[in-house]
Amino acid sequence: MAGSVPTVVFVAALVSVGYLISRSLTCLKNGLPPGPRRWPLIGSVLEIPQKHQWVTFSKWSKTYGDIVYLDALGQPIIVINSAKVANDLLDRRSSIYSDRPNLAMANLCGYGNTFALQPYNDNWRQQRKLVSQEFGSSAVRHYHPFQEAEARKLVHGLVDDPTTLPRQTQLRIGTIIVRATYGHYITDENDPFLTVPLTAMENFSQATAPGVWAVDLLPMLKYLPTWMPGTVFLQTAKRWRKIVMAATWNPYLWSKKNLALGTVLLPNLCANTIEASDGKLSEEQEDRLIWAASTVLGGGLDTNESSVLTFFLAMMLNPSMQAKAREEIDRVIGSDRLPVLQDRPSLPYVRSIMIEVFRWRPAAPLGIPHALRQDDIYDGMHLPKGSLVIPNIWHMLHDPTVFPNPMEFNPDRYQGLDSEMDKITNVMFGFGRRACPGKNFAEATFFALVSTVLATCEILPVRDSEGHTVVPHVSYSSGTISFPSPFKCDVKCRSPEAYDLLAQGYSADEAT
Ligand code: HEM
Repeated sequence: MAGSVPTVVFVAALVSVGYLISRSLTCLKNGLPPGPRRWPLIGSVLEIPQKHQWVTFSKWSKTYGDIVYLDALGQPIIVINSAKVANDLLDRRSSIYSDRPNLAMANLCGYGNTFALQPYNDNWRQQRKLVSQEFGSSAVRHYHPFQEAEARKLVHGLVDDPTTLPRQTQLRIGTIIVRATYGHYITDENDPFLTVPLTAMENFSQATAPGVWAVDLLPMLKYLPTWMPGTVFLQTAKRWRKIVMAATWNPYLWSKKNLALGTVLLPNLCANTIEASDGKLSEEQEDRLIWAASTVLGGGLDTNESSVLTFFLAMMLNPSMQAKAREEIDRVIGSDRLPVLQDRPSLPYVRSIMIEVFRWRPAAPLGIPHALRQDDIYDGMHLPKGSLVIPNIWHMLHDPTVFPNPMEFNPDRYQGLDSEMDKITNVMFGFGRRACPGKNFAEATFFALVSTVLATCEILPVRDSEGHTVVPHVSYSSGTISFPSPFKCDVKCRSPEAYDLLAQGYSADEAT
């Protein structure tokens, strides 16, 4: 036994070097897409930035074009910098581009069980079916009154205290998605139904960030003993795994128990699935439901929250656009009632603002990586089997040849046309068979909030002690989900009548 640990390390090192050499030799094949310089063994790993990769990938499009090839210690990576190429490959050839890469760090943390990271197999197909059924365009209509009521509560609360913007946004977005998934109504921002999944999502964003974890590039590192220097990631993974398990199991067990007691809010994803099986889910089916539900919760939290915060930021910086949206709402809806989701078709400017938020600062700038199942040829280039395929959504939405002055927030660029707006949602919710199944639900939550704010409030910059307006510096976090850096804004209600409408607008719908 005494010699076993050094032996393991030696064998791991030997196998790693062999693995690197074989992967490097594979990459010497002709016909690979262009990309930054690759060195023997390490490939282009030194060129891959640790943060805000989408910006560097976007710059590379000028030098290398729409498809950039990277080699990270032998792991082939294809970055797609064009919506057309993404459609050609991820949509049209989805039978071979719908796998997920084996993200070693995410797997160590337990995220590999979530259906967003499941390989393209039958388990994934069953989970996807469950979620698509529950969150399809007609099924989600049932949740509209609830989404409207929560949007009104959020705005009401912000008028009372605008400094609570991040906390209240988290609370309301969380309340909506937890209600639809498990039938539980959150009344308190310290509710573990909210706090535990939020922590799990914060960790997910880090655990899945491309190029950050050495173990993703050299999966054998996971076998290293934890006493070895450089293995802090193993302890991190152990800690994060406990959180993933708690975020997944506790809400489900609560939901199942309370469904039997008749104390859950209906409908919800778990109840509908359990009831559809007459309460006779097999162990395998139940396991699928548990992980599908926790993925839905995770998928619907940070993404929507990031978009809501970006909306407040964009509105504060663009008062004339707020005025134009108010004018549209006053003209179409009047001031006697608040907008509802059914008003969407008649409010093209409000819709354009919402879509421009999605384009200007996409919540998931690199989406979730796909994986290529077999060798492919595109435009004369060889795309190797096993490649990690990263759609650079941020670049696709900031390509100056498609969106002139892309950094400018400009809802008029769509001229109120759905056909133009669809170009954004077709990209920002991802591609092919892995495209976001929560799109309809997410858009409804976001429209409810955006239209309610614009109908009732003015978003203003705060003032310093000398009365000067404080304009925040716009910057965003790195990671799979990108958030605006903390900023302050003021939320002023337009009139006492608007304030009353907000308060009346949710009392009748409380927790339904
Ligand atoms: C603004 C809000 C949202 C954005 C920007 C967003 C974006 C995305 C993106 C880019 C992907 C990866 C697609 C791909 O692999 O090509 C994805 C996947 C996913 N999203 Fe969303 N999403 C949002 C809201 C939601 C909501 C509300 C839910 C749940 C109701 C949800 C559930 C999921 C799930 C389960 C997946 C994994 C799908 C799979 O792997 O098959 N998302 N989302």
